[in-house]
Amino acid sequence: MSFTTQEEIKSFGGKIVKLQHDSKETKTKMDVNLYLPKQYYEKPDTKLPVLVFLSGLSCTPNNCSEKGFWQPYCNEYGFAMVFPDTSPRGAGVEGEDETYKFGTGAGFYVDATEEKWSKNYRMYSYISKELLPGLASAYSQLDFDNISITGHSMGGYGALMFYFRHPGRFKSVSAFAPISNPSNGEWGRTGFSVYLGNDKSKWAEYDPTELIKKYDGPTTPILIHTGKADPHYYEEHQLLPENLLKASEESKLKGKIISHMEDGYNHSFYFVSSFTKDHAAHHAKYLGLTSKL
Ligand SMILES: N[C@@H](CCC(=O)N[C@@H](CS)C(=O)NCC(=O)O)C(=O)O
Repeated sequence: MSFTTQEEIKSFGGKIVKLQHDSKETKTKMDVNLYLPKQYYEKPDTKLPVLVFLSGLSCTPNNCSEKGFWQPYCNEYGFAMVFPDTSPRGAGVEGEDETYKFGTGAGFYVDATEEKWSKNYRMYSYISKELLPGLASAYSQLDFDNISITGHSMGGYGALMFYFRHPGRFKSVSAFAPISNPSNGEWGRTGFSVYLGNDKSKWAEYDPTELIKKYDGPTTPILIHTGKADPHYYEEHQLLPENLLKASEESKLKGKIISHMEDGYNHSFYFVSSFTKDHAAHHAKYLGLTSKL
């Protein structure tokens, strides 16, 4: 797979690298951002671990690159970051630009089985089978065997879902305001029914609250933050972290979910970036890194 560099922007001593490539999974061009920390340039012989950040509804790779404030922590610990896009863009599927809830910016990290969407909306295979292996070949200085995953909202769901479906592939997972039980909230039900149809057994293959019950991998603690003043949490009940916690009690991960419910925080990147430091420290620990500051 070949990547074209669209832009390189120096930031906190490292660089945000904006890449584009042709995807065989989505059959469109895809954008992805990387953050290469200062160690990438200063120590070319050292392999660097990687943290993947999956974004939420309506986001491009730029939202978190600009507003997540990860760069200082990538430099503090010495890990690179990957910010994938949230869907194909310009696939030409009828209705894909109708709403922020499905289509462009809202791929839900699934491989669609509904015919209309199934040719392009293949974000599950795109991320796991195309993007990460492609970046691993293109950036030999990055260690894609020492990788962790996090995300926000739809991306928090995505991070948990990839982690539970691939036991051991990621060293750790964390999430900010994850859609923890998509089958039971309006955002998740809308996305899942559009892409997967109405067969709930297909939804269960992606729903973290279902997947955790069968999970049989490492028992690394999982860090979750949710804002109590997030209307998508307390008013719309889109996030349902309690359902995931309850399911975890009957699972191999009993007692392993560290869930912080934070007073006064909403759903935005003002909330996410307030806890970036904690999530960076969490992943650094399981990626075998310690603070260099
Ligand atoms: N009101 C939002 C709903 C979607 C939303 O809240 N998106 C969150 C993730 S679920 C987000 O990160 N938006 C982009 C941003 O804040 O930069 C919209 O219409 O875009």
